Amino acid sequence: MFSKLQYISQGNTVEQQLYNIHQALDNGCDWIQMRFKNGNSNELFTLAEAVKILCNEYLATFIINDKVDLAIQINADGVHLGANDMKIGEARNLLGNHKIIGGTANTFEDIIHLSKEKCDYIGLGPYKFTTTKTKLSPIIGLEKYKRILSKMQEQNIQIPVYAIGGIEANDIDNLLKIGIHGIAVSKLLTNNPFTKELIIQLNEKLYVNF
Ligand SMILES: Cc1ncc(COP(=O)(O)OP(=O)(O)O)c(N)n1
Ligand SMILES: Cc1ncsc1CCOP(=O)(O)O
Ligand SMILES: [Mg+2]
Repeated sequence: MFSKLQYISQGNTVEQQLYNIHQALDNGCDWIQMRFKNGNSNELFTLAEAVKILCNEYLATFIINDKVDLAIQINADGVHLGANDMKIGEARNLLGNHKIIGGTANTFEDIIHLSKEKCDYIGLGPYKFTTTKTKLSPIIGLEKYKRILSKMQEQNIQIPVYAIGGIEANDIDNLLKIGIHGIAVSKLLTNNPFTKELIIQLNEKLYVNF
């Protein structure tokens, strides 16, 4: 079973990225998505090498946003791919069946497409407004999440869905009630003075029935 809490890294430099990722790992997060949008290829490689070592030390899952070639080079655990990234089928041919490939959905039609592409999990968002991602798709909100998850159940689509986009601790109970598997967060776990306590609180909420 995939971890229910995924930290999506942020930071404008390799040093900021590495600090934020290390903080998340050291305070109990066990799934890192390295997302470094303004890094050049050298910076991305340098960061990915260091994060791979850290994730090995912390026994954490390590996926890379967008960059399939880098994930192969570093032997990361997988990638996350959106509509403007490499097609999931092509990434699967390159990565093989034992690597994680996550896909992005904003509508139920996206979910149908991703289920045909056989991705391993779905990031459904944005749940709420967020400034972390600049080109945001339409905000989905709880009621539309409910409709989408209900349609997935009707059509027996069983891919784990992660809520993403402005997620906070007090969103978790409602999201779990409608069938969300977990959450993917960025701002919530970045530069937070109480990261350890917060991750404990998030995991207590996320794993409430385990
Ligand atoms: C878990 C998760 N869900 C969605 C996204 C968004 O991916 P994408 O649409 O490719 O946008 P960018 O993150 O590349 O700007 C994600 N990264 N992770
Ligand atoms: C990558 C991504 N895709 C949709 S929202 C988002 C950013 C989520 O970050 P935050 O948890 O800070 O809103
Ligand atoms: Mg992307």
